[in-house]
Amino acid sequence: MSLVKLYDTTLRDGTQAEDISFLVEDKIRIANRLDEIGIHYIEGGWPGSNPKDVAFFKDIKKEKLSQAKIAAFGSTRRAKITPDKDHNLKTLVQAEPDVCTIFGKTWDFHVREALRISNEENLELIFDSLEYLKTRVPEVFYDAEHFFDGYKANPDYAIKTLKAAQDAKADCIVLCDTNGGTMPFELAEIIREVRKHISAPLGIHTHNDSECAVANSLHAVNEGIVQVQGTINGFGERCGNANLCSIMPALRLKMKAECVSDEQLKKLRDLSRFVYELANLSPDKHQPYVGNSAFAHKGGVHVSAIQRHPETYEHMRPELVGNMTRVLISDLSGRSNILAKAEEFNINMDSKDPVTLEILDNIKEMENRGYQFEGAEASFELLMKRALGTHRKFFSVIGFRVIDEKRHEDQKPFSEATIMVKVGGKVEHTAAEGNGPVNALDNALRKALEKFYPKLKEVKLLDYKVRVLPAGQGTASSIRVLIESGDKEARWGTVGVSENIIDASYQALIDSIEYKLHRAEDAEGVRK
Ligand SMILES: CC(=O)SCCNC(=O)CCNC(=O)[C@H](O)C(C)(C)COP(=O)(O)OP(=O)(O)OC[C@H]1O[C@@H](n2cnc3c(N)ncnc32)[C@H](O)[C@@H]1OP(=O)(O)O
Ligand SMILES: CC(=O)C(=O)O
Repeated sequence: MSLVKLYDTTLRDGTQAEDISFLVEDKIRIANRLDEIGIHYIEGGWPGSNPKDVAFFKDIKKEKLSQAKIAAFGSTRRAKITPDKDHNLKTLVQAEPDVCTIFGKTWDFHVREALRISNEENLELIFDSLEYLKTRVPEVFYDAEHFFDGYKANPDYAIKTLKAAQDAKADCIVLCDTNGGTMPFELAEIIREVRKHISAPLGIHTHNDSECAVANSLHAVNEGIVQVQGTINGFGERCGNANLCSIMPALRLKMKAECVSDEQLKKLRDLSRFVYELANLSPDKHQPYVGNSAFAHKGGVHVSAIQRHPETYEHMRPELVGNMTRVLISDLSGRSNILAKAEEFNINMDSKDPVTLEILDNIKEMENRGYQFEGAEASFELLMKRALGTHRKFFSVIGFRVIDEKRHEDQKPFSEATIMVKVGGKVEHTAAEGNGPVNALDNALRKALEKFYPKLKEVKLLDYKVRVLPAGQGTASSIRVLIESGDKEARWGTVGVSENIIDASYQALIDSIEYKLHRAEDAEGVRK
């Protein structure tokens, strides 16, 4: 299959998503990463919309992009004025982009209701806006807004709007499924009809309101479209745009289209996470191709088979997009899950070893009580070490007390914890305040232990999640606490379950500290 050009609109349509906003500096950093991964066109924003987008087009000129072209977005001119008087068109030219992309109306209903002009006037708007830009910018693309809905309502008029763009010599005419309601089988048929009238290169821009944006984009490529527009992680207005993180591997690996290189594709997961990070959003773990769960195997039958051959339960090698196979531990596990995990932790185990079955039984029994090891791999590693007798006891807790009091109606509650630990032969008794009882306990525990193990100063509590189980027992329910901790080198998860939230938190905190101490000692051992 021949070259398909990728057009990214994360910095424009992506920012039309609820909760997403980028600083100019963020946009510049993302643009650099899009260039690195081989995106051909980067739509930086709408300069006629706001000063931030004007600043982007100024600042991006200072960057040394390796190949990507920068596109500025806008609309056809306003009715009743000429293009040279139109503020939007003038700012597009002043931004000095490599490409201008303007959207215009295809659907006669929109011409009537949104623009409130005649069908004929709209054709003039399209033609003379593009003609004006053609002589002032290196490349000009035309986004035919609501193309598929417009075609279904009035095919003759929809084709006339495309002809106006073609007559003005638009370099690419992009068919947009703006409301995201088009089905893949309709889309392919409509593109075939368009081809009978339009010879200009065609592009596709789809939205995900019917969960068909990626499928529609791939169908469009199958119909000979040469430019695919989308966003990283599918960010975009309403339900989002076509997700380039799914489109890129599908084009390259499944449709064998020329778009980015194999080396560039390996950066896809990193790019996805980078964009989530700058958007200040948690990555979607179930996202195809790049999500944490995309190649995570939970069922024992699956794990057993992928160890014999990964393709039994993986549609492609995860490394091709920079992802990896993961094995999850849960009450759906079999011996294969335990053995795969042991291998990951460099622990020698045999499937016939009674310890394997003991660990399996233990996990199933603990999960029955509410433990969950999928997000608590550090607790699971410690559990294995305990069963194998390789667990090392760095300290013991003799006892702790947590006080949480509110001394006056108007005052904030006050939390304090005291703890007594024993390290070797020495007993340490400390107290600490905290922002809530769990934080106070965490502070007291670290304060007591850091004296003996200074490396614990590196540990940060990154996330703390509480889940009430099972539902229906109100404040007497069991509580599961999941903690995520980290240091300069790694992040790890631990779990605790109890009817008492402090006790559940305490268990997860102890596991986190023990895990860090095991890692630190193992690293020392390697260095010796
Ligand atoms: C399908 C898409 O995603 S298109 C992109 C949508 N993105 C955005 O809207 C984000 C950026 N937008 C903005 O910053 C502002 O909307 C602006 C600066 C562009 C315009 O602001 P305003 O002048 O206040 O207009 P407003 O936001 O109310 O938009 C409606 C106007 O746009 C006009 N308009 C809409 N589509 C088009 C078009 N294709 N060509 C010409 N004018 C258009 C309407 O006729 C209306 O003009 P009127 O008020 O003179 O009748
Ligand atoms: C142009 C555009 O963003 C759309 O039609 O959805």
